[in-house]
Amino acid sequence: MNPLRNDCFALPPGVNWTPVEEALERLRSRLHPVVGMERSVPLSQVSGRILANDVYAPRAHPPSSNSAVDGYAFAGPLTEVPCAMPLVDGRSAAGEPYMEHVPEGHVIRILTGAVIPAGTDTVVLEEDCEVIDGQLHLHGTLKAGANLRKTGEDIKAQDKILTASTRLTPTQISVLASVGVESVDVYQRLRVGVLSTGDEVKPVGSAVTDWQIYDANLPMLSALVVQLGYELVNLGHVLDRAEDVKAALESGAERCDLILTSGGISAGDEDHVSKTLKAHGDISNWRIAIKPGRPLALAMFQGTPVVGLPGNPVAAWVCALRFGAPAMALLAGSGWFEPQAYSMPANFHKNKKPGRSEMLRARIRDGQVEVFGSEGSGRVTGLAWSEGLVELNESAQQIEPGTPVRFIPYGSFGL
Ligand SMILES: Nc1nc2c(c(=O)[nH]1)N[C@H]1C(S)=C(S)[C@@H](COP(=O)(O)OP(=O)(O)OC[C@H]3O[C@@H](n4cnc5c(N)ncnc54)[C@H](O)[C@@H]3O)O[C@H]1N2
Ligand code: MOO
Repeated sequence: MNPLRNDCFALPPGVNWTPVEEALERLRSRLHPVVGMERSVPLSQVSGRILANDVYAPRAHPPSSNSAVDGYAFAGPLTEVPCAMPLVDGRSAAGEPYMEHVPEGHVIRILTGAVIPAGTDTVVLEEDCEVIDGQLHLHGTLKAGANLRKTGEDIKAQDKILTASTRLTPTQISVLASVGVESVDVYQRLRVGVLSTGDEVKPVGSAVTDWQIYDANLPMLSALVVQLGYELVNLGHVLDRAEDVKAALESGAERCDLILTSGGISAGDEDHVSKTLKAHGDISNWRIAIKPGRPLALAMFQGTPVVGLPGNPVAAWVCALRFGAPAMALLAGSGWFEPQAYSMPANFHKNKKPGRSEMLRARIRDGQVEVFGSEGSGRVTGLAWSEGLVELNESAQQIEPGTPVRFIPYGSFGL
């Protein structure tokens, strides 16, 4: 794999505010997959992994024509009713096919999933007929091929069933298994480091005083990384000391393909993440025209990209999803994505400043988008309450109930 360029996030001179779309486009165009391949990984271990190659079906699905119902098979169509047909001795059950030819004008007992015997091509549902003295009595007409699942109607042998870069879901694993694929080549898991910073921040479980807060971001970002299917590298928490931040980033750069940091990236006296990245890496402190998350740092540190997230938990979450998730997907081999948004009517009022995007914590109720009561960037309850984000673009200003807004469910980010 090619290494990433050190100046890959640099902004052109003189550029200050970066619109969201431009920031996303810059990320998309400067990053590329950095992971190697793991060959022949068994299906039991591929959930959430990313396919490295296209997969072709070694056999058809279904492999032979079979019945979709419990009933009786005969040669269709059936156009003249009522009628009666003699029942042959024997039956076709799933896993126990009837190997002989069914004579013309005869019917045979067949069960769901059983191979359709030679001489038949149509199945009548058992509820729609009755057997009296060895004769099957039918009252309704049937088209030829009724209640039949034809060979290869779902997948033909050699069909391409999945494409490279697909992140494997349980349902896709079922498709692989259905045609007998035992193992696939996947990309190695992207190793994502998570580092939390701040003198006031204490890991959950430690003793705290009133001027200290528990670390909400490290557990949140760690859970995000795991849920997105990446390998979590816990870089822990460091104080706002340049040498500690540097040591943690060095350790991360050795072990990770990307590092997410929390806090210390705006321009304050104690913003040691941005200072360290400036002193030892190649940073572009992007002032993105977005609320929350205005300060977002993108940097290369010893060859490893660093996404410096703001400390406020809401801003950290929004930026991790809007910028981090597509960037990680690209590095991991599943490709850049633009999250699927749905246009839905708002059920809220909002006056918004033009010139910046805003992301509001949101959810859908009764076909309308509601937003959390407070936009405070430290309000973690709004994160737990929300099921997605509303993205208001730069030009949006006045939102009234009924105004269509872009709702992005968390599922659209891969969660
Ligand atoms: N003069 C300016 N001040 C600030 C600006 C600005 O543009 N000019 N931007 C504000 C915005 S917007 C944000 S967001 C923050 C981002 O600052 P930092 O990334 O440097 O974050 P910190 O100052 O370290 O922390 C901000 C806030 O979040 C709390 N925090 C930090 N880490 C955690 C954690 N792991 N768990 C929970 N809460 C955390 C921290 O205590 C602060 O309250 O800067 C504004 N200021
Ligand atoms: O990113 Mo800050 O949280 O906009 O308030």
